[in-house]
Amino acid sequence: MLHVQDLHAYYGESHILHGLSLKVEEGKVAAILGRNGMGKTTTIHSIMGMVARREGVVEVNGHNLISEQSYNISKLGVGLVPQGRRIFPNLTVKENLLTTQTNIKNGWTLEKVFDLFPRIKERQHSMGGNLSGGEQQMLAIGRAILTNPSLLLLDEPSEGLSPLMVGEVSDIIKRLKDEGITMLLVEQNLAMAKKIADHVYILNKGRVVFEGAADTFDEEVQQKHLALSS
Ligand SMILES: Nc1ncnc2c1ncn2[C@@H]1O[C@H](COP(=O)(O)OP(=O)(O)OP(=O)(O)O)[C@@H](O)[C@H]1O
Repeated sequence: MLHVQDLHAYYGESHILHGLSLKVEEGKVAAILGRNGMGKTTTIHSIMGMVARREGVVEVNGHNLISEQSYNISKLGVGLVPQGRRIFPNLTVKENLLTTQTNIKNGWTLEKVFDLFPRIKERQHSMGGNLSGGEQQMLAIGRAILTNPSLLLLDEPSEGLSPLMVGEVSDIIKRLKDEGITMLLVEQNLAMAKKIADHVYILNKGRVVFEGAADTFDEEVQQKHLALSS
């Protein structure tokens, strides 16, 4: 479904991703883990066409998107829940959602998003900026799924949330999986990633240094690749 092969990405002269390869099977969830600054967000942004200089293969549903603009990538079925949510603070919740709603037959609708997030329905007339962090995360996810993605990229959805809200967001991601949405998730919350993901990738300085089924991601792997001193 998603097939990334030998991906390189650059910011100006800085070479950030060094031949990264990963894949996510249809209907599965893969997680990208790694310490700060290792290239997780750059990977997501490269898939989404948001990094100006990128090389390699980014194939989604058989289309190579490496040279596509991000609005086309979105049209081809890739949705993004960005780091920091990026809610419009001065639009209402409903207006935030309407910025991305598309009219696809049998696709996601406002009503369906409200069914998934009753809390967002209750707050539909509130300003986006007045929502709690957890509500903003739900809104960001709702806004992304209204583009009817077959692949959803989520960049640290648990960031800054209480343990209770992390649990709620995890449940939502599981429900989206049940709806058949394939997902690539960047996470710092290892417990959450392990619970949700089928497959795990660990990045170090723009390279994949570990990949395996989520149940092979154990204490030893964690110590080896994610401990601060490594
Ligand atoms: N717009 C940019 N211009 C120049 N360098 C950048 C830019 N964005 C990120 N970088 C650099 O690229 C490297 C990878 O950053 P990236 O944000 O992809 O890491 P990350 O693993 O997502 O980190 P974090 O967990 O802190 O979000 C870092 O060295 C960072 O400083």
